[in-house]
Amino acid sequence: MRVHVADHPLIAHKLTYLRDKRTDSPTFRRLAEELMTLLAYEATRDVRVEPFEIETPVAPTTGIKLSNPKPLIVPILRAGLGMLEGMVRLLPSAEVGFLGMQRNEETLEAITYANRLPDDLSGRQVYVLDPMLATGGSMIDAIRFLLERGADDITAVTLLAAPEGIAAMETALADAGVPVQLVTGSIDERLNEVGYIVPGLGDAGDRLYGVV
Ligand SMILES: O=P(O)(O)OC[C@H]1O[C@H](OP(=O)(O)OP(=O)(O)O)[C@H](O)[C@@H]1O
Ligand SMILES: O=c1cc[nH]c(=O)[nH]1
Ligand SMILES: [Mg+2]
Repeated sequence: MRVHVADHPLIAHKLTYLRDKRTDSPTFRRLAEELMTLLAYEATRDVRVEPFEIETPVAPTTGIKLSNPKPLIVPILRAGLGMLEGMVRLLPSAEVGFLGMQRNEETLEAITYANRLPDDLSGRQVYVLDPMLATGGSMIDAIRFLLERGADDITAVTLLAAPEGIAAMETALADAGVPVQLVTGSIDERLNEVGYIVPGLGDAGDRLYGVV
């Protein structure tokens, strides 16, 4: 699995304010969206394109355009929703599917409570958005779900990742048979005893949308 850490100073700056416990929800939402736009630039480096003939006012030339089928963006609810606008801004012609997942805070196992995705993803490039890769359970289940439907190139985009989650993804998806990438804003130190990323930013969903 290719792991890319987008270590740009603007990303580090925005992540610092995102992590700060004094940052309120409206600011957190704005920063998550801005961070996604910056990460999207890295995440889409291998987006599929094809030649496209045009004429400028001066001369004919061959450019490129996004290939069909267009990529599919899949935010993992709830927290992944906070990254969606930032991604769609860069890829306005992409389709969007949804996966609702919740981690049981005792067992740390993820359950899937909702999905709205095309049945057939063959030939599709898919971008899965979730700010937090902690144990990796949620992201691994999401990617397996997409693989079962035929997705043939998957990029997970996270704001933070724990080394434990990356290792779990590498093991669980070693036999995926298709390219799987991870693009993240930071690899943090570790998970704590209750499965939270350290230093992390707390519960991303709660910080975006409140404790429900
Ligand atoms: O790597 P894992 O150990 O699976 O943990 C990460 C998951 O936990 C959080 O979601 P949560 O279950 O809190 O749901 P929420 O987005 O609705 O808050 C986060 O957004 C990830 O989906
Ligand atoms: O640190 C963590 C771990 C899982 N989910 C979160 O929102 N934060
Ligand atoms: Mg949460």
